[in-house]
Amino acid sequence: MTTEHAQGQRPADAAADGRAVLEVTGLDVHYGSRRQRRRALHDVSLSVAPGETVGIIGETGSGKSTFARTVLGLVRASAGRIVIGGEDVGAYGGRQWRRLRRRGIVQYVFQDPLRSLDPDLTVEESLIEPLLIQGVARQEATARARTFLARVQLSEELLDRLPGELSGGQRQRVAVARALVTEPKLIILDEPVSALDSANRVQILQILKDLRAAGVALVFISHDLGSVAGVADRIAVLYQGELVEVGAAREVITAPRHVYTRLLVGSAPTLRTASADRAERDRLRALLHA
Ligand SMILES: Nc1ncnc2c1ncn2[C@@H]1O[C@H](COP(=O)(O)OP(=O)(O)OP(=O)(O)O)[C@@H](O)[C@H]1O
Repeated sequence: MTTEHAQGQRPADAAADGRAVLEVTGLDVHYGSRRQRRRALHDVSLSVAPGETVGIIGETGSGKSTFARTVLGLVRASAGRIVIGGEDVGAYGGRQWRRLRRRGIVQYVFQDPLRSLDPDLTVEESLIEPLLIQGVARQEATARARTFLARVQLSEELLDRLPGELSGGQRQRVAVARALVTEPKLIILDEPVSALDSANRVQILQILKDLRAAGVALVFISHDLGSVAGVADRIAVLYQGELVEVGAAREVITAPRHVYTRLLVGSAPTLRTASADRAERDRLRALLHA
């Protein structure tokens, strides 16, 4: 692999002065044991400031979901440090993770909303559940559920429906509303628009932009640079489990430094940059695999 220097692998300024919502340092993750042991992430360092949207892009198998699942405590890291809202969660066990989740500081949205939503709970039940767990009174929780449903532009008529009775786009918006009700500091979104048609994709991306404006920090994971480009303040590029480039979104798109990023930019049809022609992409691929 060509090792052009990865920019921004050091925590950003917000992390340095202790304000980061998420600070990941030197993260290594392996799957399997002994001879089957395979590295999925290596020496990944990334920080997210309050209200910042960081896009993580990379092709299939690059480790994007592993990053999300490790930050959410669903996969254990073999090395590194993860600090969420000032708490070092690296050594947290199940009970501590449950307590952290209950406090609603970090929430998540997955590609398939059926994984984020309980199929047996109505939209209303799904939205008020995290609030009831936090001890919010039912009446207050119900009012907040309605407020957040409106924020994702859904009608109150849907409150009594089960996830299976909604369209894919409506379901994903409910998943986003559920992630929002506890007013978290950080939301991890793993391919939130990949399963949606273009109209729904545009709507969800607009909702994410509005969230950013409201001060929620977002980690927006996608294989599609075009989706991330319009929303992210910074973009981090994962290649074979390593962050090869991190920088301001505009810079990563207009002046990509790593050869893999150049290939991604050159292959993204929706970006308003001159896309590389086939010969150029072949040249970049050859360079990448040299
Ligand atoms: N539970 C698991 N057990 C063993 N290996 C796994 C497991 N989950 C992921 N991997 C491997 O780890 C690597 C990273 O996978 P990961 O799902 O994080 O990539 P990704 O970038 O999210 O890919 P995609 O875009 O296809 O979801 C891949 O080689 C994958 O095969």
